[in-house]
Amino acid sequence: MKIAFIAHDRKKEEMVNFVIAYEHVFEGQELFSTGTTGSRIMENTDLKIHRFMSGPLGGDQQIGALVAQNEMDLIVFLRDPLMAQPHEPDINALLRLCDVQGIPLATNIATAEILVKALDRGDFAWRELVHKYKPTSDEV
Ligand SMILES: O=C(CO)COP(=O)(O)O
Repeated sequence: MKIAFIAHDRKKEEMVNFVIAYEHVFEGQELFSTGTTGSRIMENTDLKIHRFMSGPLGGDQQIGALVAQNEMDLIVFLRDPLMAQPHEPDINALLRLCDVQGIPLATNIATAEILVKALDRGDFAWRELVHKYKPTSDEV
């Protein structure tokens, strides 16, 4: 599964603790993140993560490009609902594309816990069918 981690600054510690707690589930998956979030996770775990740009520099949009192609299987995006972000339009665009494609998205730790447990149980097998029967770009 392709999984992306994104956390705003005041949520980064929560994200790191979450990934540490479920490192055994994330091992062997294809992991992606925005720049600083990925650095923080890799400093604290043995996971290898493909890091995109930092969020304010376009990282959300880079992940959004994979979402638009229905490539991403799960996104954990711990947003800070109490702090305005300079790149709010990029964030909204990413969230919107998740809804366009119907991609599982957790924006708080409670949902993230439920989704990672579902992933561990094998509840994400339907995503393999999505990849198998994905229409080519000229069929869309
Ligand atoms: O701003 C972000 C998401 O909108 C996160 O970016 P960083 O992981 O680079 O801090």
